[in-house]
Amino acid sequence: MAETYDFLFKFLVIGSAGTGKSCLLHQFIENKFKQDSNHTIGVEFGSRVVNVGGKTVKLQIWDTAGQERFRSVTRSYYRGAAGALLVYDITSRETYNSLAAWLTDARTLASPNIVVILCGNKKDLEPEREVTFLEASRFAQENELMFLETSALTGENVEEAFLKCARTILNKIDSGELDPERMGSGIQYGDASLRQLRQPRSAQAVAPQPCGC
Ligand SMILES: Nc1nc2c(ncn2[C@@H]2O[C@H](COP(=O)(O)OP(=O)(O)OP(=O)(O)O)[C@@H](O)[C@H]2O)c(=O)[nH]1
Repeated sequence: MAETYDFLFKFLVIGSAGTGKSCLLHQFIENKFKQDSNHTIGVEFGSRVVNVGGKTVKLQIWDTAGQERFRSVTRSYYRGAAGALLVYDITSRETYNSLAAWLTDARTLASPNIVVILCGNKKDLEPEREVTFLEASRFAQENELMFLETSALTGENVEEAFLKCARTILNKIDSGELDPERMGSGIQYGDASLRQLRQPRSAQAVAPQPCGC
């Protein structure tokens, strides 16, 4: 059966190598932990249709390699993304320290309006934690990001991260802050909304008149 949806959003998953980006995507799409995850070569792709705030949204998700040697390839996929999961590993301060550079890339190469959610992944490894919840919350606040700690292993907050990002984009469309028709918005109308838009205005606005006979 053909998929119908109201909107399609282009999403990125970015952040340093080994933070769990591929595992987060896999958990979101397959609902299970990806065993033996290898470094991503370039870019991988996944998609899922979700229901958010009464709308059906297809998330088209690009999982980018975190390794420096792929940077020129991955950067070419940033253009026109509507949302991003910016991932660090709570057990690695090094990955946290690189966040500002990843964020600059997202805002300059994708769009200054890109909706970003910061994900502190590997929440299940509490004894090995190197980055506190509080300091990451402050970073998020200072940089106007949403923030969640996640675990691709247990699945905790994984769905929430993607849905929160999608919900914020929908709210910005509703408020007029984001225009899906702007080139490079990372948002497309799906068949469901196109069908509504294509209906003659009279058919949309005027309720059928009861028959007088
Ligand atoms: N304990 C724990 N391990 C995780 C979690 N997420 C990922 N891992 C492990 O971390 C390692 C790296 O995960 P990947 O998903 O391949 O990391 P990545 O960010 O996609 O790495 P690149 O593709 O190189 O950028 C793997 O050994 C995973 O098993 C998590 O939430 N908890």
